[in-house]
Amino acid sequence: TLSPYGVHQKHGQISNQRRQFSNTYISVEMDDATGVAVMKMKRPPVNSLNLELLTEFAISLEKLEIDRGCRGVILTSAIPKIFSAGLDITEMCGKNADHYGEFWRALQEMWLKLYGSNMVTIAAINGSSPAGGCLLAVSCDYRIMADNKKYTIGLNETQLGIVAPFWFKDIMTDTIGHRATERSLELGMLYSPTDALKIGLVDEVVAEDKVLSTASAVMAQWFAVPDHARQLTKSMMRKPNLDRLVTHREADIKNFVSFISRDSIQKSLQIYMEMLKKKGS
Ligand SMILES: CCCCC/C=C\C/C=C\CCC/C=C/C(=O)SCCNC(=O)CCNC(=O)[C@H](O)C(C)(C)COP(=O)(O)OP(=O)(O)OC[C@H]1O[C@@H](n2cnc3c(N)ncnc32)[C@H](O)[C@@H]1OP(=O)(O)O
Repeated sequence: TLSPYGVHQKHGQISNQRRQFSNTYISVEMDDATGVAVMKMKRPPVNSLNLELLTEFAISLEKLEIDRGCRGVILTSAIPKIFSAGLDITEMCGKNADHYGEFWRALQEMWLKLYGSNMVTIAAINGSSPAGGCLLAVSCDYRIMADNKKYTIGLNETQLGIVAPFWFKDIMTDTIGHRATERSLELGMLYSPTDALKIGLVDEVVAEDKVLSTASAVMAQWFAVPDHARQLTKSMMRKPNLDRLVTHREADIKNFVSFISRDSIQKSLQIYMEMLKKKGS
């Protein structure tokens, strides 16, 4: 079927208790018995967040939000070793201002839905999670990361010659505190799971094959609290950050477009992409 946004969706029933819907880059399995949906990103090779993935992400969350049977979402990746490589750099390179604006609006839209969700959101971080990948994780209520020292998480934007916007910075500050955020963002630091746990960037580090089962167990604990009380509390905690972006949304888009269109920034991104490609070959 075609959603109002023009995104193709496939629907399926696995059993009486499980429903599945799938787009090109997002698949969702909803368990009606538990009220938990598992939402997986599936955009090989590295789940980089392009315009289409961000749009599908927002639509999938919106569907779950209005589904009375769904109380919680576990966000994870279908790609081994990678949670998400963050924003798709090719969306920010060599395109025109209209495209940059559309892309940034889609990112804002996805974030407002994820960070502002009434559902319990748990990030099951089963691989590396730099920059925009870290934003996804930090926007959830709880983070569980796989214990593998090859995986990293953090807001490394400055390493690419770009800057984490204020709303990335705000939720990082709320998670790990001002001093740690200042150092972490200025240096563009990426943390191993153990170090991320030490600074409170993730809440738990567990064996790789226990990430999803731990997420389900944590979800059950959060479900033990009455939904209305938890939701009002979440909204009270998160409303200032949400309002700040909503109020400055157009200015934020303008700022992004003018920043990313600079020749010097385009050059930095190109060099970074070339470095990534060389590393891979
Ligand atoms: C006062 C002024 C204020 C101004 C502020 C205003 C606005 C703010 C402006 C900008 C804000 C932008 C915010 C940006 C957020 C981001 O998320 S940027 C993306 C950052 N991401 C990264 O740095 C991650 C880069 N990737 C990696 O480190 C690795 O790929 C990996 C994820 C660790 C996986 O490693 P590995 O498994 O070894 O895979 P490869 O490195 O070989 O990669 C496979 C292919 O994928 C391509 N690729 C990787 N990441 C990306 C990406 N993010 N986008 C696009 N493509 C990516 C990589 O090039 C390989 O391609 P080929 O197979 O070689 O073709």
